[in-house]
Amino acid sequence: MTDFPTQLAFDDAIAIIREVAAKHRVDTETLPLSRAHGRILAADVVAPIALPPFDNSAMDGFALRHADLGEGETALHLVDEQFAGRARDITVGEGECVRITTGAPMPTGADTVVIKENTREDAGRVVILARPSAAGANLRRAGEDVQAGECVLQAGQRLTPARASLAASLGVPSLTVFRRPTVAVFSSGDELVEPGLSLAPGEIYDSNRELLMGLLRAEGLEPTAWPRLPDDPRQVEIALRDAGCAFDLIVTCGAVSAGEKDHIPAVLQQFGQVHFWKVRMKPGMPVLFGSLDQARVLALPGNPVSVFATFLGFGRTLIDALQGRSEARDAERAQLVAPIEKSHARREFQRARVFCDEHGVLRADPNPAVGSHRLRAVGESNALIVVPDGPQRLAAGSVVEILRYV
Ligand SMILES: Nc1nc2c(c(=O)[nH]1)N[C@H]1C(S)=C(S)[C@@H](COP(=O)(O)OP(=O)(O)OC[C@H]3O[C@@H](n4cnc5c(N)ncnc54)[C@H](O)[C@@H]3O)O[C@H]1N2
Ligand code: MOO
Repeated sequence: MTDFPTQLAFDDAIAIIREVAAKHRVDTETLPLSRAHGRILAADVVAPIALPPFDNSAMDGFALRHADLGEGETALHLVDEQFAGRARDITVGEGECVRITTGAPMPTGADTVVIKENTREDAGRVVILARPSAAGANLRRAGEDVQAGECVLQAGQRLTPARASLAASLGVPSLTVFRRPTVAVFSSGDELVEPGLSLAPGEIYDSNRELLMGLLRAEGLEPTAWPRLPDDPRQVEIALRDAGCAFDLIVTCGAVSAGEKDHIPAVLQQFGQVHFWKVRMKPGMPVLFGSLDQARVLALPGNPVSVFATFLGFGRTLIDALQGRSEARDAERAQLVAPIEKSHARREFQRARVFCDEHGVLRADPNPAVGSHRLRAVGESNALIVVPDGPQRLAAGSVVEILRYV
């Protein structure tokens, strides 16, 4: 008997991850805007000013009163100039115009800008060659984008460059965001050798470490790679417990299945907590989620493609939930180029190359490689197709969920 869920459905595992992570959300900090990129907002941002802050010109030209323009050409007196910068105290009266540049505040009295190309200058007068159809042409109104007091960014959203620039345009100098979870990465197994060293018979190079470090960095984290774990229960225990008191998240790979050398589940059961172990998915079935001291632990199976599927499937959700990201990532779907069939009940993750065809349709071409050790097919692909739970017969053209990776 176990006191944790096992052989559970993928969606149930996701629900547990969200629930546990919500109780262990990282704390918040206030950072200058320039250092907050990619972070998750911990507080709403309310506009302290309107955008644009004042009526201004959208083009280089002349500010004037639309009512002064006739059907054909109209000559106006050029009385002043207003460039982008501090607003001058200028009024445009009847029959007058003011030289203006893009972004410059509109002078009082003017309601229209005529672009420079539609004018001719002639000894202190400006001849307007074509009348804009209505007043308000080439004008950007105060507050047409954002009204002061409006909530423009919400807690739980990720600060993208576009959102950071919106905050900057409102004059917001710093933001309250969630701290980045700290992450320790372990690969495990006596067979693993650092690339660059020579292999003895039976040994292989450690590829999962690079995979995990890259995937975590792509999430904006700064993972710490710990020395590889040998297949020794005491050493596994010491290293994991050490990391457990210093990191928010531990990601391991290998030593989580049923073998004699798979010590990670025992360490978590004895010294921490197992939230679930073994999920009805393929690959990645032996995946374990637990807690150890102050850290959440995502123990991924050792097969490289299983690392991939479990990280994309669970790792991203866990990282999002730990740092308070409530805005869902965009779900992506594509049409299958070739049919997919499976008879087993587990959710399956298949490597695929996703591309946009000449009709603008996103399509997923499944990679025929079978086996969760075949990393080359991951490199040839750019997404995992999510084949739903239960036996499936998906014809070419069926729409499937995809998880894209960089
Ligand atoms: N009797 C059973 N055997 C296995 C089961 C099972 O349920 N019962 N599950 C299979 C599945 S599915 C997987 S996935 C693997 C997962 O096993 P572990 O997580 O314990 O991983 P290891 O045994 O340590 O390694 C599996 C495989 O991956 C290679 N590996 C491990 N780490 C790395 C690394 N850092 N870089 C490259 N390759 C790595 C390792 O050499 C093994 O070949 O268990 C099945 N067996
Ligand atoms: O499910 Mo394991 O993850 O096939 O290799």
